Amino acid sequence: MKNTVSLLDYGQSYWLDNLTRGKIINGEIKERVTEQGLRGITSNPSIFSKAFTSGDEYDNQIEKLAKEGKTSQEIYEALTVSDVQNACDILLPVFDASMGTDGFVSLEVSPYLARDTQGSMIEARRLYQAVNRVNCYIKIPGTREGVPAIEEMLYEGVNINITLLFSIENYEAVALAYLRALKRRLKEGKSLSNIVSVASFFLSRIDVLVDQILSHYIISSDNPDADSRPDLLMGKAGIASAKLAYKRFKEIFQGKDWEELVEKGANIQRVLWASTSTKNKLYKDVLYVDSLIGKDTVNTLPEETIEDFNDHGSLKKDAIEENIEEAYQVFDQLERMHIDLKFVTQQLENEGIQKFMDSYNSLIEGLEVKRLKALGDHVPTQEIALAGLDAKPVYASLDELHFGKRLFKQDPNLWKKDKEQIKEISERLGWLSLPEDSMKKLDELNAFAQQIKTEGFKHVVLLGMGGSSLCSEVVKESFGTADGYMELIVLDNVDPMAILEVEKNIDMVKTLFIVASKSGTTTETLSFCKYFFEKLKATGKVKPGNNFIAITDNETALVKTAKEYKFRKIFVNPSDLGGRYSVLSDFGLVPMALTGIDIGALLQSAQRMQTSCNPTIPANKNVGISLGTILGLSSKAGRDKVTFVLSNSIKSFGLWLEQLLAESTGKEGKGLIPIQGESLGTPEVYGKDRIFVHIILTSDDNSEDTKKISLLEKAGHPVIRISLHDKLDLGGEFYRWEVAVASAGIVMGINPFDQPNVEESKENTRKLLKIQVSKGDLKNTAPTRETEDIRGSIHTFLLQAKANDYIAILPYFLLTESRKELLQSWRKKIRDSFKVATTLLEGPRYLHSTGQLHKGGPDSGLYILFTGESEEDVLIPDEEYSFATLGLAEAIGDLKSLNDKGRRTIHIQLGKNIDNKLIKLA
Ligand SMILES: O=C(CO)[C@@H](O)[C@H](O)[C@H](O)[C@H](O)COP(=O)(O)O
Ligand SMILES: O=C[C@H](O)COP(=O)(O)O
Repeated sequence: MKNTVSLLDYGQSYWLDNLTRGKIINGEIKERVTEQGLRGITSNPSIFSKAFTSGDEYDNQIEKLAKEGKTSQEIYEALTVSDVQNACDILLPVFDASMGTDGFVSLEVSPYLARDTQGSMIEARRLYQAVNRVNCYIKIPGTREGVPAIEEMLYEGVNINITLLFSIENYEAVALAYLRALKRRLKEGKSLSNIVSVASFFLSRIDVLVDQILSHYIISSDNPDADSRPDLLMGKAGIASAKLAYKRFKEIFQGKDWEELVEKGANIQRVLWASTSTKNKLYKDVLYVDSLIGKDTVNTLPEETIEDFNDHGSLKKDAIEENIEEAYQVFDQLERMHIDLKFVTQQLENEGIQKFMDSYNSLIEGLEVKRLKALGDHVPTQEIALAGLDAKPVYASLDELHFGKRLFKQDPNLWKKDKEQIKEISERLGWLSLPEDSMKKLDELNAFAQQIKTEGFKHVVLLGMGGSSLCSEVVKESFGTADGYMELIVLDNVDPMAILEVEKNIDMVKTLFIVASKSGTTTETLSFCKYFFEKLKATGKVKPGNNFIAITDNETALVKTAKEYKFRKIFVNPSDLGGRYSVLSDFGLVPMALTGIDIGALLQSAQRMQTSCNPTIPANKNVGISLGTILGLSSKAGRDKVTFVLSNSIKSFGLWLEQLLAESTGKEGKGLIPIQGESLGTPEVYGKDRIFVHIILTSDDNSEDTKKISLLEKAGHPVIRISLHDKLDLGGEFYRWEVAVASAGIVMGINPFDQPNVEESKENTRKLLKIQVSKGDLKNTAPTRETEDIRGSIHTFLLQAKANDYIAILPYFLLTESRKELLQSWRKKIRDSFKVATTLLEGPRYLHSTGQLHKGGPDSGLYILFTGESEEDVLIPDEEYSFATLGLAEAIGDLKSLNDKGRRTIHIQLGKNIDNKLIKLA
């Protein structure tokens, strides 16, 4: 008869310390049960980590779950639950025959809950229900925080295997918790007979650590005391601990109190020996089997140890109770040598948790790779060429901080310590749950779009700035208008030409105006609103408010105006998110729905990305967190010019990215400087301050840029490559980049959710407008070059540029196609001759985008502000200034803010003939 079968005669059950699907499928488990006396199975994250990576038995289920949109963590749970269920079914006959004593399969709660009492309870209940088998044990670590959860679960009737016990004190604590649970049940008249538990004491690891400490003594001791010879103590601490724990077990589970409980049906909580494979090959391979045989115990063994024990193990009744004196001596001697077992076992507990966390991380990493592979074209890919940036330590720190988990739990304490800032951040994290929150509004938004369509509207004009308009800009440029839907026009420029251009292109009566402002106070937006409202009224339109809707936060001034003007609808947006993080809320979705975009598909893409950024995925494999880590790290290494190269049909996405990066990170003298729209050059034209981000839509022809990017990578620049297979995957990109920027924020040590320097320019503008109204001499309030030699003046200005600087071209006039072309070609010349990064963004749009970075970011910018005189001006109803004056006040206001900060600026007034001057310049 096999030794493992005979063990039962001595009161010990042998369990298998391994579980894989292969072993279930190929009949090995069944055979062990029927022929080798197997009476139970234990599993843990390390066991599953190995199981998932060896063989392909899990692949079909992984593919199916991935396609159902499950996260890697959900897939992990589904795989383990189904393995445990199947193993439970195989072991059920053992359970029945042993009257519920044996035949158990154990499944562990997440190692991340080892220090979380509430979390352990929630997960234990959930897993127990999910497995839904009488013979399943849920494993909870016997840590200080685990003990109350263990007691509560046992009281509730969940079978608990208490894991990670290393010390006699901790063993005693969990045994007493078991008794308390039984007594509570008894007091409440609940049954005791179905309550079962085992306490898992880990052995070989004790010897590994104690031996390591002892080995230092051997080297340093020159006067070995015969009584405490370190060499003689090696390999003894584990067994000694087991023997003394067993002695305590016998003391606890005896006597009147215990007998009374037994009478009422209580089962004994058996001690389970775990970590029983011998790690030191100089010791007996069955060290933790032979000497631990005893009544009411379990020994969970890996396959090799089982083979060894069946081959040459020895069977001795009550071996565990022998040599107790020696066990005490081992403890005494260790104490005399100042080896503090309390400290050692605490360290083992900590290491044990960490080991399971590491295994858990690596199994989630492995599953994530398989999940993405299964999804194929449905998920954009991301590759990062690091060019020497060492991200590993940062990933480790982020994981240690539980950054992902805390981010998704919307923990505002992650970025800053200051109370005020924490409070502000706590009101800015709502974007994390937008993919699912907004999905709930899908029907309402689509129904609204249908209604507008049916009423015969032809255009939608979005009036807004920055975060309230850039998403619409992306939508308009990338998607156009679906058949039968309204054409979208975005107005975010106060140049009278821009306003008149919009007016010229629409039939006012058949146009829906969206007034979009989170704060409800933005001057430009409210001025546009007043202007078009009055214009529509002037057409004689009855109920002009019927052509207006507002998107804003709760109870803003805009809500008041919208009610007063009798707008047809007010979309009240969640107020726990900042403007630049609002694209997946009404701000982005309402205009999208009105142009006929499948917002359901777009949100699904965002949900898929949310899954890929899921907090259980370790930082290095988490696409959002890793992207942000690299960007943050890159900026710290001096490569702060994040140079975007975008596929033609999604180019406008760069405008949105520009605001997100610049306004979120450009503060405290730091910042990611987004460079978008700059044509791609050869390696010679770039300094060492760049990181390139190539985002492509695979259906576009990207061959030229792809070649150039490869050359840049070879030249030593870090490169991030993202491939989208469908334009609707922009939904996911919005989300990926928001997570990335939140992550970059922590790496850079800044708060990515405020914009402390934006208000300065606004305040200056307000003051200037007052001056204009009272004195009418706005033009004379700023240092302005009115020169015929524009090129010369600017050249002299640019001679200040040094390596790592950037040149910002900031025109305060409508950028017509021809003006854009001229400025782009000039921009390229500057980049190539000065070898510095360049940006081009018109005012006042940039004030709501890169403006924060210019003032709050590093002092590496040279700012060229161009103003011009519009041929026509347009008055703002109820105001004493026009749109042209507003624009000029904004330009000069910002110039003043920049100058006050000592930034390098030049203001060129181009006068009336803007186009000719630009031709000369270019
Ligand atoms: O379930 C249990 C204990 O309840 C076991 O699977 C336990 O986790 C394992 O025995 C240990 O993790 C194995 O430890 P080691 O041999 O790697 O030191
Ligand atoms: O990015 C945000 C802009 O400054 C506009 O703000 P708002 O939505 O409050 O009008």
